[in-house]
Amino acid sequence: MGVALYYARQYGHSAYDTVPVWAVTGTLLYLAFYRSLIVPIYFSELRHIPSVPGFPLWGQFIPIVTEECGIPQRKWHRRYGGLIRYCFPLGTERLSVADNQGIKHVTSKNPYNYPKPVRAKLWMTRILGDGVLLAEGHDHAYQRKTVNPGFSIRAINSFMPIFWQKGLRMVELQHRELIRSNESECSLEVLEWFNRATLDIIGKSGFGYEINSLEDEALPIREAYRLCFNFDFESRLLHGIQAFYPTTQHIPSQMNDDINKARAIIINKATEILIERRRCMEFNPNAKDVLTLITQEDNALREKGEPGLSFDTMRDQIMTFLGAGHDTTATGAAWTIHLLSIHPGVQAKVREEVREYMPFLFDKSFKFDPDTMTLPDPDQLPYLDNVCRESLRFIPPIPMTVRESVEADFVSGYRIPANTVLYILSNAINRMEWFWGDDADEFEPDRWDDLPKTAVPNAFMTFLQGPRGCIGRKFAEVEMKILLCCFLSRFEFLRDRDTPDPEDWKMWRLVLRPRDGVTVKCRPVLRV
Ligand code: HEM
Repeated sequence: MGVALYYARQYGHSAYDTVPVWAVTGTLLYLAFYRSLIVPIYFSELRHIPSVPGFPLWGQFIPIVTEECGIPQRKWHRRYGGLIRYCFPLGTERLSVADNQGIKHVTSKNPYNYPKPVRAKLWMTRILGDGVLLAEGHDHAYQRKTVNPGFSIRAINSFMPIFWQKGLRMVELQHRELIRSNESECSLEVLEWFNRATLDIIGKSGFGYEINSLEDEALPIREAYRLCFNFDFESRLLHGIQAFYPTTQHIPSQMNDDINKARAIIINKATEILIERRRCMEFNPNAKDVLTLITQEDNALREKGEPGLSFDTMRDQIMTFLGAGHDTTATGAAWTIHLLSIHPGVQAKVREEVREYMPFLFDKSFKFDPDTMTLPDPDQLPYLDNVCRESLRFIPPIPMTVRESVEADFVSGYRIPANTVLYILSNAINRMEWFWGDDADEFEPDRWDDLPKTAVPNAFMTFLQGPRGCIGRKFAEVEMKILLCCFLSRFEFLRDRDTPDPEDWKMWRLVLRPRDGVTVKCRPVLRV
């Protein structure tokens, strides 16, 4: 109002001329005071939920955008309990759920009341396509049913030779790098290596397609995913803003250009893969890759009168599996190498277990032939299992997911209205003392031999739970173990202290990745 009067007086306008200024000023005042001060405190239906105190105009926005994804909420949950409310600017309320009852309700009992908010999906769709990850309701249930056979235990067992083949090829190439360096040890940035290996793995086992990114690090498809993870200041800021204002994806900027370029490359590759796979299926309808299994299931469902998946939906599934299926596992494997590099005792113990169960990996003359050999099941190694679970608990590659209620509901004993936005932060839940005990913040693989009774399935949110939980969980677990067996049998490693500590710069963009990767100093393991 003051601004409007000042404007009128200063420029000699009548009160009528100042109407637009009044309107703007009034709206700003409404937003600033009514929405951020009055509503959350006096009128919001969420006001009874334990709330994090903060300055009303911008709430807890600063710690959320400046700290690692999930860390502020981890602290707030410890202080205020299992269901908390906090605010983004202008009184925009958010909930975070970290108690067993609340998580179970949102993820398993009433999951279809909690779809991903449209705003959150807009960014993801550009890179991951509109596949099973982003479908909702009936569409999701149908797609999930169709996709399921591609991830059965039987299917995963049949992919194991591919996991081994790519894992062994990766360490062979890394070893060559070490020899080229002419030193007794060399620095390896493992995140990029794992990304190349997992991209090749999903290409071959997912679609029967050789991507070959281990052989050629500069492939456009790998470059496309690199472009999505640009962490300069402008990209981070714009990425944050896009979560609230998706239309900013049209602003001319480096980040938007990068994402558009990446999207074009990924769509073209997915289309190429689908066309080629369909052509191959005519000659070999019983191939065992995920895409063939999905197509078989889709055909069977069509015969029962179901509508079936269109070409575009199938192409989008490929985009989903390419994206969701390689970066996640690569990031998990890289964080595990980091944790082993700073816990040399754990590293030595797990390597000895690999040596005991798989001595041929330490044999100089060993040559892998995927057509004639079956290699042991990595699930038979209990300590490796503990290490992987603990690493995935300690640093979950996907640190959070977001949901929005469709209808009013009750969560953890509180009524929440429709359109309430809730977060499920694995990076907070996985470290809650009420689940894991007092040493929740320690990396301790042995805990998995003797879990407290409170460590219920919902205490481990790395793969989410319920019908929207990760369909590729078993695939990822086996793949990650095999990649680690290959790496452990070839190299001993310590953190390269000349490079930034990966834990100091964890950046979030779908996955929680170390900004500068994970670099370790490697020495070859003695092979006889
Ligand atoms: C360590 C590796 C992985 C982690 C930590 C992980 C984690 C997750 C999480 C947390 C979700 C739920 C996302 C949400 O709803 O917001 C999810 C969903 C999904 N994941 Fe994974 N994932 C991993 C590997 C994989 C792999 C290897 C594949 C495929 C080959 C895959 C395919 C999917 C798909 C298709 C969904 C959507 C499921 C649905 O909504 O029905 N993931 N994953």
